[in-house]
Amino acid sequence: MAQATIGIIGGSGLYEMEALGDRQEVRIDTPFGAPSDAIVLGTLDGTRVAFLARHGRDHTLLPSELPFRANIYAMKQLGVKYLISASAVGSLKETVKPLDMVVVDQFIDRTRSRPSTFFGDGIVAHISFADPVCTALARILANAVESLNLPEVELHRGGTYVCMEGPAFSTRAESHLYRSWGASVIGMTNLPEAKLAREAEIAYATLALVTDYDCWHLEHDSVSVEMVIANLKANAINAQKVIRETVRRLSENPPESEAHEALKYAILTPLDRISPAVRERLQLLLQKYL
Ligand SMILES: CSC[C@H]1O[C@H](OP(=O)(O)O)[C@H](O)[C@@H]1O
Ligand SMILES: Nc1ncnc2[nH]cnc12
Repeated sequence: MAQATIGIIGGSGLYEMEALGDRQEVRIDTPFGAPSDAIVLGTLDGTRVAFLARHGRDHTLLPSELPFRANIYAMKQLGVKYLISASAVGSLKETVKPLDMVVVDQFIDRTRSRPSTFFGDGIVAHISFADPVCTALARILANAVESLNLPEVELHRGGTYVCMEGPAFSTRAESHLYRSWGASVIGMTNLPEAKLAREAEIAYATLALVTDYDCWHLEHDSVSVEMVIANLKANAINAQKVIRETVRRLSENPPESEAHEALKYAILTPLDRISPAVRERLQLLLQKYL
């Protein structure tokens, strides 16, 4: 199978990477089903990357319908070690304005019933998730943003992303509650992805692209798709520049990441007690430890 060390998951508004050369589309099957869409393998300034449109290229999948496990497993099958997520978010802070970028470092889970582990069915593992984002990758991402000096874009290093279920946006009371928790931004997708990436020992970081002030701000209209779309285009152009620069920096100096050893002490079930079916399903994740 074709390989790429760097993966990119594009969210709302980022359905492709225009600068990708030598493109090859691969439809991958995984033990967890098919990913959101074909994965596009291509070259960004000489580096092979794998790009996936999170909601499908025609935006046909709700956040709750996303095949998170298949998406991450497919990236693992392609050999991805660093995964950059680009995501549209609402702002929960006055200082975080539409078009700003937040390289988040924490998540709060407000999702319900989304499959967010590869384990179970006779194998128990508990990964450490206190620091859910790879610090080294996040630093490279933030440095890339800073180096580009994008007009009208302020960078926020760190911040908490509330991951809600959706698809409806929050009520005003919920929005105020999340603000009282000190969170910076809100979206519907990144937390299950970050957890599964950690279980798959893939370094993960999020570039959160602000589209709106959710519904708490007295001087701004409450979020609507119309409002989000108005900022998605500018965000998508900026995100592609940032990703390109991040990939350049990553390929020059791939960092060590604790994520790459996340399963070392996480598996509680004696390996010889794991059923052949589970071994086969999780072969890619377990092979280092078997
Ligand atoms: C289009 S507004 C709501 C939608 O946008 C974000 O998607 P993504 O994280 O994939 O960029 C948000 O999480 C919602 O899914
Ligand atoms: N206000 C918001 N709430 C949830 N997800 C979003 N994505 C973009 N803006 C959002």
